Amino acid sequence: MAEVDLSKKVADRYLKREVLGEGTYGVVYKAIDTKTGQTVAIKKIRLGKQKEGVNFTALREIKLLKELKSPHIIELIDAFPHKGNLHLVFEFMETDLETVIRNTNIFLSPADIKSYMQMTLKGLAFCHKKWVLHRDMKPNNLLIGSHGQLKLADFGLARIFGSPDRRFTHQVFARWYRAPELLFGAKQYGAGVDVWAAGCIFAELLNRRPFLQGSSDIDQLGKIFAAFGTATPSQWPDLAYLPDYVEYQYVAAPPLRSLFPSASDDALDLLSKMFTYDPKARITAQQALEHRYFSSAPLPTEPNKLPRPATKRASKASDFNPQEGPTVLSPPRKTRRVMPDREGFEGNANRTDKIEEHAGETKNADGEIAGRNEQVPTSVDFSIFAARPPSRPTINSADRSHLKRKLDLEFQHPE
Ligand SMILES: Nc1ncnc2c1ncn2[C@@H]1O[C@H](COP(=O)(O)OP(=O)(O)OP(=O)(O)O)[C@@H](O)[C@H]1O
Repeated sequence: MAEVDLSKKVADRYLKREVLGEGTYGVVYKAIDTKTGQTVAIKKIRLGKQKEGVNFTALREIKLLKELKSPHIIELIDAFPHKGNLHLVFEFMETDLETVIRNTNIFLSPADIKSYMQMTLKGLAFCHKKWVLHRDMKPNNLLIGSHGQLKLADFGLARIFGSPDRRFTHQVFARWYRAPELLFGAKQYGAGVDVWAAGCIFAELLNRRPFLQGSSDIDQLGKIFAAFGTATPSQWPDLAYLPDYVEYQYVAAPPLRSLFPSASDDALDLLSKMFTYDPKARITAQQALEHRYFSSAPLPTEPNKLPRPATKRASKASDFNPQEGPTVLSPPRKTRRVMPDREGFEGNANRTDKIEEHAGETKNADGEIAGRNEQVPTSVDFSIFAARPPSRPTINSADRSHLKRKLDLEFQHPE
């Protein structure tokens, strides 16, 4: 009972305003922190079947996220359970990069693009240094504050709350930013997945539309290979050992310049390094920041001079009127594009179906995909906290050493 009272007390601290939207994990509300007068965004996470509440591992990791403080990471101000939901309180942000990119009234100069990329990579480099991966980088997770500062949102949530049920979420769009090692089913991966996604965001800033819009994981790989040429074992030695590897028909890469006509030579060079197939050879976020693209003219635009949409989410602390009661609006059901993704993010089920569906585009090396998948243990726990061992090891040591030998895909610890 005391616990209920406590959570109510914490919840009462925040004066709920309108719904900002609904994402993978639940509804996001605008709210006012009555203690500080600060406008915040509260993400209400459905705990689903976990009636007993958030498990210990999740709580420990939420605590770690609270300590993840950087000018380019959305601050997790508070976290509390209430009425069977977990509430995560974040600093409020005015808009996001997806809104900026889609707004045709906004002209983005090369210096503006450089500025957005620099802030993105700074946020990434900071988290990677702390062994935390994002795993779900996309333009709508890059929030922009009232002074133009860009901050990465949703860091670590994929790890804590698991990969969402992708059959019924808008997460399908996240595929466009997924690194090839993930698409080939790698269960152990490193910071390179975020760098690949950042490369896709860079490409999207340059061309003002999502770069590689695959309609399935197989199609996504097809799009990647069409852009950069089919990956070969000489470029990526671990390729053929990935759990879901299938051989693709060889296509040569078109000149990168033809894909990004407006990009400078430096931008193209950095892009090609972010899109390196072998995750071990891919540039790190820190190295990318040190690339000459960022030091050559034009220099990145000052954040407060960056163009932003005219219509903003109201964000004034003056919204706070202590006389008013909380405005509780029932969350609008966001119309979602439901695209069944039968294999989801983690599973291999129906992989063979998919390959058959796309038989025209792909070539199965030996027709034994299911058999090949069985050879490689697929139940290795993910770990965004790369320095620490998986919390619940689910394979035995023989399997693990076999996997290590075959994949040799240890986390790439950034320097
Ligand atoms: N800190 C914040 N400040 C202001 N608005 C926010 C904040 N965090 C999220 N929002 C807004 O709330 C809505 C839902 O966000 P959420 O992050 O849950 O999902 P999403 O980014 O739309 O999708 P996904 O869950 O697939 O990443 C979005 O419109 C988002 O811009």
